[in-house]
Amino acid sequence: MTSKSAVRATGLAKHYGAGGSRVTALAGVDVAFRHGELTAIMGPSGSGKSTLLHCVAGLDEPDEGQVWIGDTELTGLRDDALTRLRRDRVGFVFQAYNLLPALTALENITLPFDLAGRKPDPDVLRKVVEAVDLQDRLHHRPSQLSGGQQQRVACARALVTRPEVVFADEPTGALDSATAAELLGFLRRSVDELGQAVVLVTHEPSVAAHADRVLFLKDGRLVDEISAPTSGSVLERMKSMERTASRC
Ligand SMILES: Nc1ncnc2c1ncn2[C@@H]1O[C@H](COP(=O)(O)OP(=O)(O)OP(=O)(O)O)[C@@H](O)[C@H]1O
Repeated sequence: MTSKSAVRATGLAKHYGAGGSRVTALAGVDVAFRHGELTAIMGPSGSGKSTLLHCVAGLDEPDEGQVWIGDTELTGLRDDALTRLRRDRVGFVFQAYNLLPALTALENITLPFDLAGRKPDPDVLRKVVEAVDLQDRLHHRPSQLSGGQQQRVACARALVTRPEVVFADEPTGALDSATAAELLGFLRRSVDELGQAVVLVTHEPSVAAHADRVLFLKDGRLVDEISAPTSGSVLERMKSMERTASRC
């Protein structure tokens, strides 16, 4: 593992609405995600997990604070530069696989290159396709694939550009536990073997247990962190957060 940050953010704050209906989604978050590290973000519903992910990924703009992807500061980038940065240097995997139904698996995987008017490196493409075990499904359309296979296509698409970081929002939410474990094993290998930075949001202790560290958000703040988590240690920490909340 190296200590270079793939992504760094300081003082992130984000509010929604105004007046009496104003909601603070992030209340001053400092965070860094490193290459060769899988980070899980957990916290109660409404604690700001998705907002944090969207702000550090350049999908949403914080009201305050700064974000860097590698050496590039996101805040203040013009729209076209931000679009290019998201396409070339960030990978996304969402719970809904977000594949284009009219394209084959292979066309979905290589979409970021087509959008950029470039060709994928055939070696990288082959390795990614093999790693997600999709060799014999490449010419199928999403409707002809199982949920797990569709999510593997989404992962391959996120990784094929060799992005600085892959962000995954509840990537296993729609998968059964065996398929989820396979997908997590794949993300884990991309971290260990390719030095990929992966950041995933999850509610599941068993998913967070695949991470190198787990960050806990509450009321828009980072309140706790565990290294080398297990399902048991994550569950215990979640329970103790609930106990603290019920005493307040
Ligand atoms: N577009 C929006 N407009 C208004 N309020 C929003 C919007 N997006 C999020 N919020 C509010 O901001 C807070 C944080 O939401 P966020 O989705 O980041 O939480 P979360 O931890 O990801 O929740 P969950 O686990 O339920 O997905 C919540 O109170 C939510 O209602």
